[in-house]
Amino acid sequence: MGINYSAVCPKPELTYGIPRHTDPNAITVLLQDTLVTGLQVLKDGKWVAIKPCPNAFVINIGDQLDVVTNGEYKSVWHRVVVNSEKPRMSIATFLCPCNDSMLSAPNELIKDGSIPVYRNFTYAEYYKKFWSGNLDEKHCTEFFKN
Ligand SMILES: O=C(O)CCC(=O)C(=O)O
Ligand SMILES: [Fe+2]
Repeated sequence: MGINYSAVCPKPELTYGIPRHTDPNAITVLLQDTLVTGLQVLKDGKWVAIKPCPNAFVINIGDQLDVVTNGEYKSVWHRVVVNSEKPRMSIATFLCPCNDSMLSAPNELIKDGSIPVYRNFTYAEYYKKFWSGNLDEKHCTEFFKN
């Protein structure tokens, strides 16, 4: 679980609460601050603000759901922007595979005659790669494609 806090920032255009990323885990359950919009997702090349919805969770598809669905469910780029008037808090719960789980798509999702989109790997290997470098331009799943 992670608790994210973005302080008030007088120059919000200069920084982010959380820079763009995809979640390395399988599924993220997010409890948003109901008073401040901050989460944005990249859709068709544009950043779209996700308005907080009271009494609801935001469910985010992470990289491992992308992998085990053979790329049918895409993990989404998202980021958190800061606000010049109000601080913002969110609580994220991450559903993660065990470190030594082997990630692969089931045969039923591999089209006849084609190879899986991703090679097999352990979550430990993926997680190490995720934190190993500057992944804000390239999607981490790209490194695991067949
Ligand atoms: O604060 C949010 O709405 C998103 C947090 C987030 O992306 C994360 O914790 O991975
Ligand atoms: Fe995230």
